[in-house]
Amino acid sequence: MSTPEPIKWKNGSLYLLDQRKIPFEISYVKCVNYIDVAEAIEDMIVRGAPAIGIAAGYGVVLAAEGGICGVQSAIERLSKTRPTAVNLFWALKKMEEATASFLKATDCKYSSSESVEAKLKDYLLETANKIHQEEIQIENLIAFYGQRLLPERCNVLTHCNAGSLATGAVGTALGIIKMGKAMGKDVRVYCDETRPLLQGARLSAWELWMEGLDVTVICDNMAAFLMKKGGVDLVIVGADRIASNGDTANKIGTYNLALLCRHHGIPFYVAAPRSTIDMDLVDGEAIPIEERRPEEVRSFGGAKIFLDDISVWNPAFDITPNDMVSGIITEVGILEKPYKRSILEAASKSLCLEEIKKSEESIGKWRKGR
Ligand SMILES: CSC[C@@H](O)[C@@H](O)C(=O)COP(=O)(O)O
Repeated sequence: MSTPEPIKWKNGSLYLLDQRKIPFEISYVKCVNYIDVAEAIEDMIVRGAPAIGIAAGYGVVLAAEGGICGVQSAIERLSKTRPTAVNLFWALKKMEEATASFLKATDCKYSSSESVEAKLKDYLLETANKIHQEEIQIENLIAFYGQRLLPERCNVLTHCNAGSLATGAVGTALGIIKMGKAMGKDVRVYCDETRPLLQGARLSAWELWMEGLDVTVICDNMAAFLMKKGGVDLVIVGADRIASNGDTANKIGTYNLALLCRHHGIPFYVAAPRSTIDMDLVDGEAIPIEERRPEEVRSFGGAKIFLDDISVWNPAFDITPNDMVSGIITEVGILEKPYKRSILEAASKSLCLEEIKKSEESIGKWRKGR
């Protein structure tokens, strides 16, 4: 069985897999305008750094019917949905640049004729499709390079969901694990349940189970004991934003795992595309951390667990300092310390055609084996 696609563009509308309902219901929400897309991002119908960026790109396409003003309003609204994942802003910048180059090429800045709007929509759709398609290639490469760090026989712990559901492709952290299995490695995966929204238990465990991996769910507070008992060889997580020095924002609880890894001498890896790296930030201190509604902590799987009168703190992400990260797996290879230098070098590298071919062959194997 394979994981359903989280993002589909069909007949001029965007369909988003409703990730709030997984694993008990597989249904899609139809978005016909950018406001629908913005609300879907805020409500976590679509989530995960790359997927948010891809969905936002299509959101801008939906706004093209309103001409340049429509596009501008969409970019403004979509950029206010979730603050931490930089892929959102990266994708919106691509859409803004595409709009500018369309205007330059057609020289029709102030025109609002229907035919211009239709052409703009086609042009923006091409850009959004390209963002989506490139993500597939990039993640195949991340999965491929990640094999160097994945032993033939290992127990991996992961947090939140950095899989197909979060990216629209094979996944970053989970892509490495899936490709490892396809290559015949004996991989066992532990998924932290990932409170408060349980992306690990609901999404990662389901995704890996659907794809035939040996997966076990643990509560977030069990990781230390599991490590103590020798049950974890390495940790691999995704990222929502990486500062130019390698400090990494990811789902709340990731920093706990990094601390536990340091104590137990376990490698802690981050897997992410370069679009997750924010070259404008010197360090993680400047990464904006989203704070979400208290109700998410007050309930568990929809059932209330404590009184409304008791206050709640609900940061959605935390920051792991760069010195705790054993390596950053990207589409241009594994970045090592000092990250300031390796990140800067990675920024100007091109994708290696030979490796693209090899990674696609391995992913093909994985697909056949499912
Ligand atoms: C490849 S996805 C990487 C991250 O986006 C993922 O680990 C994560 O933290 C997602 O958080 P979410 O709040 O579910 O959007």
